[in-house]
Amino acid sequence: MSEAPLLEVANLRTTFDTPRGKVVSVEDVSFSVPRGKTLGLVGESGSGKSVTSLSIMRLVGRGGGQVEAGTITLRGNDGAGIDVLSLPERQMREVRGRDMAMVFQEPMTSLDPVWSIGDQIAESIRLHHGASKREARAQAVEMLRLVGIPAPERRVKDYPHQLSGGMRQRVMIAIALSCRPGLLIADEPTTALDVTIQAQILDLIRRLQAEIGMSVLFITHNLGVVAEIADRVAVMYSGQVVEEGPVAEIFANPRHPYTVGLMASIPGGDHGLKDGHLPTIGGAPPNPLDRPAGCRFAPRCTLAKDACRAAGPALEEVAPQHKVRCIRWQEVTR
Ligand SMILES: Nc1ncnc2c1ncn2[C@@H]1O[C@H](COP(=O)(O)OP(=O)(O)OP(=O)(O)O)[C@@H](O)[C@H]1O
Repeated sequence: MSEAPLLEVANLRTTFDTPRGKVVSVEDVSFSVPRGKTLGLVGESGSGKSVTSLSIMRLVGRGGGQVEAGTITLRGNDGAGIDVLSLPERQMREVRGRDMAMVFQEPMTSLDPVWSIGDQIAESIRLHHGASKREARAQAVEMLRLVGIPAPERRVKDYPHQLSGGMRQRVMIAIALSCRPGLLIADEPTTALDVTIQAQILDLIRRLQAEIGMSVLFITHNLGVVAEIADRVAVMYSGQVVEEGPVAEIFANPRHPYTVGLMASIPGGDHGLKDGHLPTIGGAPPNPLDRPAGCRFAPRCTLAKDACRAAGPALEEVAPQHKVRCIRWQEVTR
């Protein structure tokens, strides 16, 4: 029996009004995250990964953006479907933290420098559970223990600047998980960390996922990380999902030329992409204010022909649960 996914995003369109015109950052984006599983959202810098995750959290408005179309359905902790985009803001504030929570790339900018880390975790617990100060403090120590911070009874009094980058990211994860959300959105949570610490944070997320049973939306430049951590993958290019499916299937049978290019960039380097850009395919993604009429990848694609430039391809199912936005997918091989 197939269970409803924990998160379902369908035909999402998010735009920003800028002095130079309307930027369509995310267009017709669809994917789902199964319960207890991880979806890796991967793509070059500017492909729309962060805007997608901020749309799910209903936080794009703060940056001047708006979700113009689509649906986002989240299964709450009680199993009921939450229509995220139509929720009043007051209820949305409860959903954030309780049902879904986000960890950002740079923990230092998200942590408050003048509060101890214990107070910051406790505050999040109190906000959502109405726990007493004492209970919240005790739970904060437990959360620090859970995310592998040594001597948590002592560290709970530390301020963010007293911790290393890796430890701060653990604190961010502790805050995000303090209310046991069903969905954790992790936006490049390891990019700013050195390789050893990156591996530890990935291990931590995996372990917590197994313990808590949460679903994870993991955003990264790095397809190598996706291979390690994700069950499903959605590849984004220029604001669209160009390929989506189970990780094993997509690694064995990539059907979009861009995915093949991403894969070619994995070996050797620890990041795959240099500065978030793809070294193995010439050129750069189109300017979002001036995209090509047909397939957005056509200008960089060795397989492109006239039909590719004439009309933008639809996302089509090419194998069970495997979707591709390319009219020449049958000719694509690794
Ligand atoms: N506040 C904003 N105003 C205008 N345009 C924006 C804004 N935020 C994002 N965009 C545009 O939306 C597009 C997608 O950006 P987004 O940050 O989602 O990419 P990304 O894939 O997450 O990149 P990175 O990996 O560098 O974080 C980009 O073209 C970006 O310029």
